[in-house]
Amino acid sequence: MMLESLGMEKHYKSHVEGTSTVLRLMKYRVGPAGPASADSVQLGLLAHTDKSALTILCQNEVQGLELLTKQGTWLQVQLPEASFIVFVGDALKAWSNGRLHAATHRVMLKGDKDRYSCGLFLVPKEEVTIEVPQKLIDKEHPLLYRPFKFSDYFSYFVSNCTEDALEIYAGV
Ligand SMILES: O=C(O)CCC(=O)C(=O)O
Ligand SMILES: [Fe+2]
Repeated sequence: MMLESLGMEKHYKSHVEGTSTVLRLMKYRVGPAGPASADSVQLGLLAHTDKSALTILCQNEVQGLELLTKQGTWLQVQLPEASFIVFVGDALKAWSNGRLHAATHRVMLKGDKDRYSCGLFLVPKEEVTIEVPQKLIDKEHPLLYRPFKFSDYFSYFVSNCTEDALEIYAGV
């Protein structure tokens, strides 16, 4: 309903046609000596936002995903078995003029079991330009991101690896 009133249906085709899907399986291995102690915690994956448009993630029974709240504290996510978690990535955050939040997340490992996760990353194709639709810009929501080619942004991120890459690269 909301999407219709914003005229979003006309963007459906370009989003679908302009997106590639990447499936990635990940294994987080506890070191051969096992955890230093029963409650020691080890970094599995550095804090980041996904660069994709959307990510759909699932995992085995080993928890470890953490989300950075807007207050700056880390929240441990307990994913029920056979569930999925969806992340908005930088590309969709920019396209939505910041209305959708790309949550910073990381993986912390505890215990002695390997953790497996599987992510489906919906990534804008190389040539796609991310541009905020006029309908998402108004007085209360001034333009936050200039139009940019996704592949250029991705290259910028790879060479600079900074946390606030999107704001620095495309913020107005
Ligand atoms: O393994 C996980 O649960 C998270 C993986 C992740 O955040 C990523 O690959 O971008
Ligand atoms: Fe991620």
